[in-house]
Parts: sequence; structure tokens; C-alpha cells
Amino acid sequence: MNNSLPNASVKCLRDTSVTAVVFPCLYSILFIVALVLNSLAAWIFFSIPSTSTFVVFLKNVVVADLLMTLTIPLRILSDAGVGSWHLRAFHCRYSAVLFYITMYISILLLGLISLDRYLKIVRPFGKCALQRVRVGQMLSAAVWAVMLSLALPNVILSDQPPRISGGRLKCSSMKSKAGLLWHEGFNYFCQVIFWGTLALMVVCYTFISKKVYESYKASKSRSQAASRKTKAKVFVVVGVFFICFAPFHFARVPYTLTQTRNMASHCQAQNALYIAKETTLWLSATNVCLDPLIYVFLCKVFRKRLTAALGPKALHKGAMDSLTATSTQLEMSQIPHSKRLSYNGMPE
Ligand SMILES: Nc1ncnc2c1ncn2[C@@H]1O[C@H](COP(=O)(O)OP(=O)(O)O)[C@@H](O)[C@H]1O
Repeated sequence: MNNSLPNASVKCLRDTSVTAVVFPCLYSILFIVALVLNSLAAWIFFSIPSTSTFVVFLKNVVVADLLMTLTIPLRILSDAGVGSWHLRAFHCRYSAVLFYITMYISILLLGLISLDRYLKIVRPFGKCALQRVRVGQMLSAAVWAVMLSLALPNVILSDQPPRISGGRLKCSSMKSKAGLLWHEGFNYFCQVIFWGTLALMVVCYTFISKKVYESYKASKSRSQAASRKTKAKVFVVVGVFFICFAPFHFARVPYTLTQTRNMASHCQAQNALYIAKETTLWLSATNVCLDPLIYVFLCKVFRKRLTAALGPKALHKGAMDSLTATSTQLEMSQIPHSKRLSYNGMPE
């Protein structure tokens, strides 16, 4: 393996004619929406006591999403080419790393949330170790600690004087040989995190969906349409997760190889892969706006606090009902109360 920065990569100037205009605009919109939604979510969540692992994980997702949102302004300036190369270098070394880590922390936490919902159905009343608040807090802390410490070499090993040869500074040009090696290895590790979490979610939600369907049948519900709708809604969370993150994970591997090995020696191909990576990364980042919707749909306590905060008049009951109807919470009004099983796994 050739661990040195390929000459082709250094010589090939990054074409930023499109990215310098389009991405700052796209990220600006994302920043405003994400800041409003996540600040509101944080304000509500931190008035809710951590009485379940579910709330613990959701609180951690809010913190990760808020941190990720705060890195966006620097990304906007860096993409737009505003400021000196020092700003771009700061983005490469610190801000971009934090952006990626918080993204993967969110992914891991969403995996833990699906596992938690699954356990809630298997043991609605019993408490296994994973359902204890203390264990939830320790697991969340472990996720943060592992991700932060494993990404630290990405910061430390970006210590080379940046090579700017006319075009935009490439983050990989600030890395030593060891830095490039770690960057590539850590990116493979992140691929495992994403595809592993996706597999876990598919298994958990398939099981949840099956249980919800059985719950319908047991109630001898006449509404087959409602049952079908329920099953479809169950997959909304997994579907959104896949659509947001999968394209980036397909684009990331070949792009990383252009950074670390002599792959795609054609400059045009390198630029195309860069644009593909940037576009799909923006799509992944939109997840920071979608997570707050999950809180509304899945977390009853959150929904109650939100309604109270916005005031009963401000949020018309009809509007709230339609929100709940499109939710994945799957409250089953046709089912006798004693047999109801909601998507969030709790007998309502
Ligand atoms: N999955 C990841 N986790 C943590 N840091 C990452 C990850 N992927 C890339 N990085 C770091 O983020 C910075 C920007 O990387 P990258 O987006 O590949 O560069 P560029 O903007 O030049 O395409 C680099 O320091 C890189 O090591």
C-alpha cells in the first residue's frame, strides 16, 4: 500500500466553482432550521427528568445534534472561501472532525434507541440491565468517550504545513503518512458503525412491526387498512435513516481512497468524487433537522411539554392530531385499551 499523499491528488486543483456557491446556501438554510429545532428540543428535554434510558439517549442525541449544528457556520465560511487559509485549516483540523464525530454519535445513539424500543416490547414491565437509567447513562458516556478518543488522531496528525497550490486547501494535505493511514482506517470503522446500526435497526423494527401487527390481530380489529398503515409507519424511521445516510456511505469509500492512495488519478474523477461526497454529506447533515421530529413522534413526555410550552391555543388541537396521525408512534385507537401496543413499545 502506498501511504504517501499521491502526487496526482496534490497537483489536481479542487474545482470549487459550484461548491463555493451551492453548499454555503444549502448549509445556511440547514443551520437556521437545525438551530431553531434543536434549541427548542434542548430547552424542553432539559426540563424532563431522565427517568428512562429512552430519555437519556434522546437527550444525548440533542447534545450531539446541537454541537454538529454549531460547527456549520465555520463549514459555510470555509466552503465559501471566505477568510484566510488559516480558517480552512482550523476547519480541517478541528471543526470538520467534530462535525463527523457528532454525526456518528447520533447514528450510534439512534441504534441504541431502536434496541431500547425493542426491549420495551420484549419486556414491557421487566427490567433487563440495558433498560436501567444508570446503564443508559454509562452507555451514552462510553459512546462519546470512544468516538472522541478514536477521532483524536485525526486532529493530532493533521500537523503538516498545508500545501496550497493555487486551489482550495485539501484537508488531507495537512496530514502526515500516519495521519492519512488513520484517516482511512477510521473511515472504514465509521462504515462499520453505519451499516451495523442500519442492520440493527432493521432487525429491531421488523420485530416491533410484527408485534404491533399481532397486537392488531389479537384485538380482532376490523381495520385492515389501519394495520397496513401501521406497518408502513414503523419503517419511516429506518427509511429516513437509510435515505439520509446511505448515499454518503457509498460515496465516502472511493473519495477517501482518492485522498489516501493513488486512486482516480484523473483530476476530473477526483473532483466528481469530491462533489459527490459533499452533496451526500449535506444530505446526511439534514438528519439534525429530522431528529427533533422523532422526539415529537416517539416521546410522549416531550410532546406533552411541547404542547404545554407552545400553549393550548397556539397549537390548535386539530393540527396536533394530524401530527400524531402521521407519526410513527402508532397509537392504535381501534384496539381495546388493555391490548394497545404503541410503536414506542409501551402499552398505552
Ligand atoms: N468519519 C470521520 N470521523 C472523524 N473525522 C473525520 C471523519 N472523516 C473525515 N474526518 C476528518 O475531517 C477532516 C475533513 O475531512 P474530509 O471531509 O475528508 O476533507 P475534505 O474537506 O478535504 O474533503 C479531516 O481532518 C479528516 O481526517
